[in-house]
Amino acid sequence: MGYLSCNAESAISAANSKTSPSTFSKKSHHYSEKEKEKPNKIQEFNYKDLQAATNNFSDQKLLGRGSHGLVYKGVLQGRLVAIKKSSRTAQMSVTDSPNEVENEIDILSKLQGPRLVNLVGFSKNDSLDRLLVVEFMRNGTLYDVLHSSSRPPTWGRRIKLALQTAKAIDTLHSSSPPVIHRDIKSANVLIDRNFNARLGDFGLALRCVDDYRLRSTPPAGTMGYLDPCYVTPGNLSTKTDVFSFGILLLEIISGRKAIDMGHSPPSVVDWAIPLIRRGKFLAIYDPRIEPPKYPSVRKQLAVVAAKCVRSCKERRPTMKEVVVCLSGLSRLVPIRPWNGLANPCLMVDTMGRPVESRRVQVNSKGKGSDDRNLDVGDAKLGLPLRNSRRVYSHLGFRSNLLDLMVGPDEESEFRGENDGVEPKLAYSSGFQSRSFNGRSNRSKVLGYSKGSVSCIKRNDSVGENSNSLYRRDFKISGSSTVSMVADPS
Ligand SMILES: Nc1ncnc2c1ncn2[C@@H]1O[C@H](COP(=O)(O)OP(=O)(O)OP(=O)(O)O)[C@@H](O)[C@H]1O
Repeated sequence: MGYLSCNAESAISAANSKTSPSTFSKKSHHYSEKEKEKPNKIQEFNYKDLQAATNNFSDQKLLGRGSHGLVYKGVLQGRLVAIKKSSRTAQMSVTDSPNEVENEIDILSKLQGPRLVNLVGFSKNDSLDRLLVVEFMRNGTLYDVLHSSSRPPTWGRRIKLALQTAKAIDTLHSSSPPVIHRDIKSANVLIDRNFNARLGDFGLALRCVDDYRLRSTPPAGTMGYLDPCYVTPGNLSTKTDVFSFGILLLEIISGRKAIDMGHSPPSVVDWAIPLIRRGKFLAIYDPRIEPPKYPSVRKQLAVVAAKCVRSCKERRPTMKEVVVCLSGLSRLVPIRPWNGLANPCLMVDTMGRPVESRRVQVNSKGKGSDDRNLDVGDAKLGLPLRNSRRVYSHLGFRSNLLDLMVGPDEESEFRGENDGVEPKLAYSSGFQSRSFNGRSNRSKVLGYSKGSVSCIKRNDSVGENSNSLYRRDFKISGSSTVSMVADPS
């Protein structure tokens, strides 16, 4: 058929097809037009500044390698960024279609969203390199979280990541004109510092506006995720992304890769769908962790994935419908606190010395609405944790104090001073959390910084299901600077 040439490891782009007449300089014109409309300005960087930010694109700064270029970590104007660099081959002339990086710049310059890896800027120079600067995602990819992490994420976390990814795709499909990503896969879902999913890699994305380009761009995507209906350019639709999302959801449910030659059948969809059809929902759930508690959750999650990968694309749900379904499931399966955070924010050894630490700045002194209020910087710890009791006493903390995370082997006895309730062990695995007060679960000491203990208090209205303190409404009492203590896994 000539169009489908996929490689199991990476996406195949349509870079060599004679598709778009636009050149880089033409697109630059769009940026300046767009910049006038947008509050979030896309910057054009000097190539030399990007060279300096990455130590001249040194291997030490290399974050990863995609099929069409390298990704580096850098600091630009005090901000951590990821810099994507692709090299045009000398044979390509300026009339060739844009490569993936150019396409990504083109798409992202007109699209921004909280669930996307947003464009910060770009650089073009006279040489063959094209550079894209995007937000830095410090916690790797969903692929890593599912397949390389020593501690697989909980169901609450998985459903939330699936929901956030679905929202990201819905953002694209709902934009005007709609954008089709064409390469939805776990390796393209990046995890930000607050462990939220963000959709990235728009190298293959197409805007449904340019009929000529849409009609003439050959199918592309990643083997294992690619919609079997998408065999000619004319078959492309938003339902192409829905199919790939269905594969990603099966991957999240089962912990199996989209294609795994170690299994029979190797394709996750060929294995899972017959089981779902026979109502054997439990069989597809990741054996590394307990399945979701409620049978209705197990069934609904499996069924929504099965609907997304229906062979008849008209019968697949829209991403909006998927978002509604996953939102409902997400409310039923809350996230447990501390679980799944890839980066420990504060660890202390048995002597109370910080092992690795970051300080979390909470910008709001009153009510914080979500994790965007948190800004992670380097910690300068003032006191070893074993002295916290003194600090605690000094601040005269109160009855609704719940947990204090203490390092492994920390023997200090922290008790609620007001009621003498025995501390309860809330979390294990190296870190222990001790309860001060069994009756009131509304606030948590997250740590200390420069000699002060800070306390984040749950908003009373949030209720029982709000386990994730820094993702939900909270009130802050005490200092507005806190050290966040997280599970070390
Ligand atoms: N914004 C980012 N922040 C942090 N790391 C990133 C970022 N973007 C990409 N990376 C890292 O670089 C790697 C390569 O990314 P890239 O998007 O170029 O390719 P890919 O999606 O992994 O592969 P392909 O291009 O073949 O689909 C990613 O796997 C990830 O580890």
